[in-house]
Amino acid sequence: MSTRPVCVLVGAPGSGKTTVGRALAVALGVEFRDTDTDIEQLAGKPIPEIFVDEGEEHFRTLERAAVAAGLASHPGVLALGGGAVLAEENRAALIGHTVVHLSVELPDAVKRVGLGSGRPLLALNPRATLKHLMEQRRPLYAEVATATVRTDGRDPEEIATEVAALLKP
Ligand SMILES: Nc1ncnc2c1ncn2[C@@H]1O[C@H](COP(=O)(O)OP(=O)(O)O)[C@@H](O)[C@H]1O
Ligand SMILES: O=C(O)C1=C[C@@H](OP(=O)(O)O)[C@@H](O)[C@H](O)C1
Ligand SMILES: [Mg+2]
Repeated sequence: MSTRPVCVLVGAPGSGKTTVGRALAVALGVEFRDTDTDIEQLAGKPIPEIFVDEGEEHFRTLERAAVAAGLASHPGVLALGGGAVLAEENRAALIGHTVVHLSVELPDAVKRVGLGSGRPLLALNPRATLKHLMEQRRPLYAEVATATVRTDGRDPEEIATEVAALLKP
């Protein structure tokens, strides 16, 4: 059995990687894994606490390790954190994988993340921060993606069904 993920999900915070990823894994009958959860388990604390106690750089170090481990050993659906594409090392590691970019425009992303909800980068001024993050990262998501699925105004089940159809040989 292959140890490569059947699908890796990338996209901005609020694009639905975690939510759609879970539904996609159920639809495909495979396990779901999220690098954010792996990082929290390894650190023994929630992501906002990692940012407060050790800082973003430390979080990114843990994230690079979680991405490498997931890509090497998880045979199901793997959701990455929204900022994982910032690291050149992660973008290089994604080459050759099936990577679906869940795209989202600012209005839907803002509605979905609300006041940050556990995302320390968005704790202050979520709308302006998301706008900046999305502009900075859009080319990086496009660079790593083998397919893009739009999520605006659509429910997670419908999106998962479209992603599952894309994965059929
Ligand atoms: N397509 C969607 N339509 C409406 N709400 C969504 C959709 N996808 C996700 N959500 C909601 O938006 C929030 C963020 O979703 P999440 O899956 O955590 O995104 P990500 O992992 O990409 O940051 C959650 O509250 C989730 O229920
Ligand atoms: O955009 C980012 O830099 C981050 C996104 C989060 O994941 P989601 O994209 O799943 O919200 C999480 O990894 C962390 O808060 C940093
Ligand atoms: Mg997530």
